[in-house]
Amino acid sequence: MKQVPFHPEELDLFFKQLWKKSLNPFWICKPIADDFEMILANPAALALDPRQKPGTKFSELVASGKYPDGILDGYHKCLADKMPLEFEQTPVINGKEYLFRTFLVPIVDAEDKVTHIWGTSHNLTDFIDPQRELLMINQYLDAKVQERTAQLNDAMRRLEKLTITDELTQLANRRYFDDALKREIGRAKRNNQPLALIYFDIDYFKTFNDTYGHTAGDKCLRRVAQVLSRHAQRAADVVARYGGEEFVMLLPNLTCKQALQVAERVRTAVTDLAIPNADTVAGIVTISAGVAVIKESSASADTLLKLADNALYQSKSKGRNCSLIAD
Ligand SMILES: Nc1nc2c(ncn2[C@@H]2O[C@H](COP(=O)(O)OP(=O)(O)OP(=O)(O)O)[C@@H](O)[C@H]2O)c(=O)[nH]1
Repeated sequence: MKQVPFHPEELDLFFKQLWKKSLNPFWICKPIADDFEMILANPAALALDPRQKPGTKFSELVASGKYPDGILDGYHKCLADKMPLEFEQTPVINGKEYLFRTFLVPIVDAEDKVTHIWGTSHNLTDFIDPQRELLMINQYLDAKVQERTAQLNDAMRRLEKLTITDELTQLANRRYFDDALKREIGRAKRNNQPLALIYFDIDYFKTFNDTYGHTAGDKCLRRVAQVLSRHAQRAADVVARYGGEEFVMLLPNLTCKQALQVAERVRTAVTDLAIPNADTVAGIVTISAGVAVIKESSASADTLLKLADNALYQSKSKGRNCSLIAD
């Protein structure tokens, strides 16, 4: 279908009305040196920002701090490429941040020179508010999930600790020790290194309980446990409450002689506590120890425990308050 040409007067009428009545801002500017100068802005543009009046330099608009620095880049690109261009900009007008999708069209003269740039914008601000709200809700939910995950991890860590900790002494419990023993035996064999185990047992603890009561007995167990903890300082050392008044210490890569020295240091430190145990030979709380060290590659956890237990039995038989190595 052939297009009916407009009369120039009609065209003038159309454009004048479009210019005047459009709700979209329109403006025409021209390049001046490194800047752009506003030639004309329609009522919608002026209603949005009255500073866009004719004669205003774009650098002045940017200098007001209300327009993003990059806004001029779009105009320079349009000028250089002589091609229509669209980009988004977020000016702050009267304290409110807007989002505009801006379209620029270069007006080129007969000598292929850009004389003017025609611009228009679509105001997309109404779309970003719900988006922002959604983003804030998302951020809030993310933070909540992170907080709950941290709480859950914390609870799991506490639960995990509870399952491997002796409640009275806060040392590792037998369950943890049994696992550690298996693990360390495997490591000692693989690395061809010694692994020492010391079995400790408080002497005449029944007498202590009978004399001072169960609560004092608990307190005594806690104090002895602290002494043991202090003497198992390397990261791989494990000290555990093995049962009632029995404790074990696992010392990777320690020779028999070195382990005996540790046992003796613990024994002496317990006597240094000088906790009275009146109805006994020593008159104070003492401890006996049995030391065993893994030697052959065939040695198992049971063998090591049995050896240390035998050595402890010998310490008890020899009168207690001493440390002996398993034969
Ligand atoms: N207070 C208290 N006593 C405990 C606990 N667990 C075990 N005992 C007591 O530890 C005592 C162990 O007594 P025995 O096995 O006869 O050993 P002992 O009196 O230390 O004698 P020897 O080991 O031969 O020197 C018992 O009286 C138990 O009741 C505890 O958690 N708290």
